[in-house]
Amino acid sequence: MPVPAVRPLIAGNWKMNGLKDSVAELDAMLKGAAELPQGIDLLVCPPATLVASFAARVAEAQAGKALPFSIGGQDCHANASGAHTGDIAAEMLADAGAAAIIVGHSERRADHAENDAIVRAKAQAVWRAGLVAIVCVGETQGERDAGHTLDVVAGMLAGSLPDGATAANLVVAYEPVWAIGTGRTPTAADVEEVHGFIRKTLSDRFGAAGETMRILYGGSVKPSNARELLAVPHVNGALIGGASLKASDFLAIAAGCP
Ligand SMILES: O=C(CO)COP(=O)(O)O
Repeated sequence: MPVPAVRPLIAGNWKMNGLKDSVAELDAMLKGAAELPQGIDLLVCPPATLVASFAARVAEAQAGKALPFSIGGQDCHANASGAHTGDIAAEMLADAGAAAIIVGHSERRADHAENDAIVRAKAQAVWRAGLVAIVCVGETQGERDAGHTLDVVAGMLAGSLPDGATAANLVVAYEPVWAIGTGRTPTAADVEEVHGFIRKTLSDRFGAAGETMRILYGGSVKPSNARELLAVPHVNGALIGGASLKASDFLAIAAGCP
């Protein structure tokens, strides 16, 4: 299948890290982003407490400039409002200035027992709020060792992606669970196999839209391996955890986009 040109997205998932003074890191990212080559979208997903202030800061930095930088959330509830103590609605994140929300991260699936049906409902909630859903899929070490990687990914895509996905409202992130926070990554050939498989699955299900939906790789992406991973066919960017907390690393990864 031909590999279409897709605008890369470099996304940072700050997880449960960041306080008010982390705005200094955001400012450094905004400054560095202005110097990156054109054509790369940047996204930072801080904890929910920082979404509104970060989004306001980004808007300030964008005044009069074309700076493709946005702020996102890390999770949302499927409902728009109601008696769900401690949860946050996609509409609330949209109201705070988020442009996208990550759903189905393996830490949510493991720590909060989120299954594919829940992830699918959350992705629909993200769309209801008018935002981009970044849906995460990926196998565990045991599943890879057993040779089940593609079956597991196929099952997660079938169960977690709602109908109606477009290249504008959906990003898929392939994050092998065993590569998250471990410093270990699949080989470029392994990444190519899974991303090629995800591309085919998306285009079989969503038609032409599936050919240009962004597929991000996530799991121990660092400045030292970014260039190689980002050059793999059907890798349209990265979802970065630890290395996205430091502006210099985040920007160096983005600079590795082909
Ligand atoms: O889980 C991740 C991003 O969502 C990846 O985390 P690390 O980059 O820290 O491995």
